[in-house]
Amino acid sequence: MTRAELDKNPRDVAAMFDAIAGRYDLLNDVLSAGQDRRWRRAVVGAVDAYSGELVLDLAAGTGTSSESFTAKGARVVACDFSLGMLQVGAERRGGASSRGVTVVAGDALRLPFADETFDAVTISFGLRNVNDVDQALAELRRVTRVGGRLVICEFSHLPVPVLDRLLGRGMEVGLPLVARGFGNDPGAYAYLSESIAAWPDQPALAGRLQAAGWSRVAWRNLTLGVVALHRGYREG
Ligand SMILES: C[S@@+](CC[C@H](N)C(=O)[O-])C[C@H]1O[C@@H](n2cnc3c(N)ncnc32)[C@H](O)[C@@H]1O
Repeated sequence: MTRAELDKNPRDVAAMFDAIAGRYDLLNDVLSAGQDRRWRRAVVGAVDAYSGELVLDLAAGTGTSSESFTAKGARVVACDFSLGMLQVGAERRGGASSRGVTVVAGDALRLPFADETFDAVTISFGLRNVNDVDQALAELRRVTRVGGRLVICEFSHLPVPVLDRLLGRGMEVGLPLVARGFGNDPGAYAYLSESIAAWPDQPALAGRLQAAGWSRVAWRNLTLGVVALHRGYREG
């Protein structure tokens, strides 16, 4: 069984995603009952990338979202440290630099890009998996141009604590079972529910963005708070 623990050791996290890369997107659709597509559309709308812009999709995985950011002519760098995830995505798109998306292997804690490279930076379901969230937020800010924007899409918490705990319990039991049914590693999906339960709620994450130097921080809930989109700007 290949799974990460809540210490989020980078080797374990990368190995876990390498192991599930082939079925990652299929299982997302199944486990979220198709909601993931709605969440991804909301991210594309929030990033709102247009022609001439350069977007960083960090922890891009197979790059399922990355290509959508190119719809109005932006170019996208899809960066991740799981070579397995990047490879599955590159094969689907027909190459490591294809359809406006260029794949770059890199660690969120030490991004392989110069200061102020990107007009917009975004990370979907990735920030929860890094072992130093504040460092990742600082790195994202460093590579964003002044005036540029950040959009984070991440699992979050329902505003009613008792419902949030019920949902958490349901995921704890249900996710590994469904994953096993689809021939995938249940350990990776046990990690998913544990890491969501331990993840900060919406106001706490907003505070972390502000502490990392992001301005005009705001968030909005999707699917009642199962997922939240956080936004911030680099002003200085
Ligand atoms: C749940 S997947 C999300 C993939 C994609 N963004 C999506 O929305 O489907 C999380 C991704 O974060 C990547 N990741 C975790 N920690 C990372 C780090 N420190 N640097 C780069 N990528 C990281 C993993 O390799 C994995 O591909």
